[in-house]
Amino acid sequence: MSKPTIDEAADLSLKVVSLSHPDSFASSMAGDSSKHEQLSAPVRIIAAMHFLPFTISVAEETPAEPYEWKVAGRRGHTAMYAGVRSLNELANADCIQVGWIGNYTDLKGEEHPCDKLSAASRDNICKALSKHNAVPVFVDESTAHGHYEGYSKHTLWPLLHYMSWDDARPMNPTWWDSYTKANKLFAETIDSIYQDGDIVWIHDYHLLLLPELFRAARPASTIGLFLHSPFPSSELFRSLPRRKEILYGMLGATRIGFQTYSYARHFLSSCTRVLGLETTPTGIDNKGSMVTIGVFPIGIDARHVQERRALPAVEAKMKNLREMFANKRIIIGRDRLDEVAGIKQKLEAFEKFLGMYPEWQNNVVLIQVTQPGQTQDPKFEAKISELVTNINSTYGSLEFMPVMYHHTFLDTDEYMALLNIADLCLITVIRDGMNTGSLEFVVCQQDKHSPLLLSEFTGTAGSVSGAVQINPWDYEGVAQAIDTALRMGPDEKKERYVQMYQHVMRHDAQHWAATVVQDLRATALVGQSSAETPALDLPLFARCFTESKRRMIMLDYDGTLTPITNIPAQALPPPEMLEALRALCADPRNFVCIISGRDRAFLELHLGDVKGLALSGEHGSFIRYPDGDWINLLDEMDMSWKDEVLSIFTFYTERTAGATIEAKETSITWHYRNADPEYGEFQAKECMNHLEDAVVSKLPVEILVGKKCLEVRPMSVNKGEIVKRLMGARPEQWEFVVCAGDDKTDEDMFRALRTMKQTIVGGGNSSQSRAPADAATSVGTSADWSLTSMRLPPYYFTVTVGPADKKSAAAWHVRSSHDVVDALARLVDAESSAP
Ligand SMILES: O=P(O)(O)OC[C@H]1O[C@H](O[C@H]2O[C@H](CO)[C@@H](O)[C@H](O)[C@H]2O)[C@H](O)[C@@H](O)[C@@H]1O
Repeated sequence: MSKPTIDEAADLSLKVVSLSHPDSFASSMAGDSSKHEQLSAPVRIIAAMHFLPFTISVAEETPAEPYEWKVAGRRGHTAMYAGVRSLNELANADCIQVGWIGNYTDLKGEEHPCDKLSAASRDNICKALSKHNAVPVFVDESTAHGHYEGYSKHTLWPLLHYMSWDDARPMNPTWWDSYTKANKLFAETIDSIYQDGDIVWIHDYHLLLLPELFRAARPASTIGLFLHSPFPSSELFRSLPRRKEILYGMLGATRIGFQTYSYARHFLSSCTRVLGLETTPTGIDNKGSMVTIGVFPIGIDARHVQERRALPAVEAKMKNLREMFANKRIIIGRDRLDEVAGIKQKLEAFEKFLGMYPEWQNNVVLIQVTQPGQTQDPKFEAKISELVTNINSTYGSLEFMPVMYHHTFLDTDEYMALLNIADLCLITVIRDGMNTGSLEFVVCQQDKHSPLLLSEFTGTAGSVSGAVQINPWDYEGVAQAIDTALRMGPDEKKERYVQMYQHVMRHDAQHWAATVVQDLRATALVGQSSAETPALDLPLFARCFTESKRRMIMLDYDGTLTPITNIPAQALPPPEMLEALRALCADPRNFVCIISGRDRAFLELHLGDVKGLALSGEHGSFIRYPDGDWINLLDEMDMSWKDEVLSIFTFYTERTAGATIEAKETSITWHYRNADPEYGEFQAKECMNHLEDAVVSKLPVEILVGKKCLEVRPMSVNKGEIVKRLMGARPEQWEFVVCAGDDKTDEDMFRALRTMKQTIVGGGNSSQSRAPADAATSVGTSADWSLTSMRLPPYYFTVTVGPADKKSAAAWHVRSSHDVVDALARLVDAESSAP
């Protein structure tokens, strides 16, 4: 039988439903799968996860090194492992799993780190794992400990689950180094197997630096990051000492997936508040690169649970349990022994329930199974035992204990049996990325349709609407809900159950993995179709410069020649920038002009003494040629609109703490960089609407959306007009033209130059270009244009400051204002060393 495609994967779950249920739900679900695109081309996925889903132990036939290895499945993370594994069952998909292999087990059954193994034994590990499509990351013992038990489990995990660090959960600063090192080892391992076109899919909070690290190695790669855990509110997240590093680490991804939209929203808000980045409901503008977010709730391996629950061994256990709890209603709970699992809240609520409804005493048993938690806290464990003892001593007797508490790894058959026979499943977790236990309960309840009481603080709560939602902190509310659920009639039970069952079977782990990969694939295709702006080719830039005799150099100021600062007055020219400008202006073959939004007073003050430098202020309202006076290009313009704009800006300034007004001669700027990031953004939108209604619709002015600012200035001027003026009536006289900018207003300059170059080289029609090579390339994309600029003079270098995927009409890009200054210095050097 051939492998199903990724799209068909969703349909498999339908078949399971229809096979197992005579009153099939399949027809009601059939519509969904059609919306998935076919994966027509083969795709290779590299799935990076902290632990590989395998363990290794020494094979009996090699008692001494070099060892051969036996590979077995690892416990835990069943949903993720099942989803990732299922990708290899799909047509057109090949999935390589990359992760830490952990300790190995020797022939005596003892565990050891892999550090001291010989190279040959390690090679054999790689060979053994390659049969399972897996590649190990070798992390030394100390790094592995600091990374996993340290930073991942004791710093990140509590924070992501809304817990603060305290004596029971201390933070150790050395863990950060291990976390960074382990993430780097992952990046190196993935890099060693990466091929162009691969999709890298990174899992969970152990690897949050990996997207950025891998992006640095492979800038054009498609990287997905999926966070299995919750993401807390930005108010809490910002308490993390390494918050910026973690957020930027994550933003190396092309797309970030979350379990629920509320986790995604918290992440967006953290990017705004902690990093000051602009966000939309679907993504983050990471300095010009869009990182998108998506919501992909994980499912369980429903088919596997389906098979397990029906095994004869499970039936035998069910019989025993029924006998043991004859005439009792059974409430089941299985959780990790962590504070966030809400076991304390569950016991408190159960105690309340027995007190509020005495008729249930002796008739209801809570079977609570716990497994070791992420962070062990003996005080908390003692507290739970004490609560159990209290309830049992208050409401129990020699013959019957209302709480059966088992702190142990439960045998799967026993667990399945419990889920099959339970009359109620009670989940009171305080925070949980998803909660897969509740989904397993649903699969097991095909005969009884028992209700599920589910904490609203689980990721699952948003999707299984058939569950009864509870607030675990409201003990009385939970007690009432238990009573109502135990009395629920068969019709309501079935109605609720059908919804839950449909959801769980349809949205299983396989469906989740296929959906994410499909989505990443679509993202990659979009990325490929939008041309990137090439990085400025410095040798070419310098060569074209030295070859030319008449050169025009036009430069924006803020964000281009100097980095953005919080306070506009503090954005001063760096000394090396002034040095480069002076050197360029000293050469009579160069004409250099700063074209800025700043007013003439600012430009005069900071750049006025650079001999030979031309200045243009307020987005083209003023110009001062070298040794000349300022010319006001808006002399005749009626400026009465300024009063109204000023009063609107004042209105918003008074209501937005941190906002300021910069009143210039022909324009006014409203700055909100120092306001609360989200509120500032919100107020800017409000202010813009207000301006549009009150001023812009009536008067010849326009609003410019700048970097954390709104500017209003007359429509008749813009930086593009200044470029045209400087280039003059014979623009072809300029053999070398460079124009650099970072802002939206600088795009007017790039567009003006693009049109000019088109006119010069192609007589207005690029197909009549004077160079044969040019004829082959249109000026449609940045990449095309950069190529046409380099073959023959005139050489036009339009340069945007930002990442390669920034939307810009410029032909080249550099990453920062430092790079612009370096590029100018390079011209100076090239000139001085030219023959
Ligand atoms: O055309 P430019 O030279 O790029 O000037 C555009 C505006 O830049 C200034 O504001 C921006 O830079 C500030 C300093 O880094 C920063 O604090 C602010 O948030 C940015 O919007 C300037 O204050 C404006 O007058 C210019 O129009």
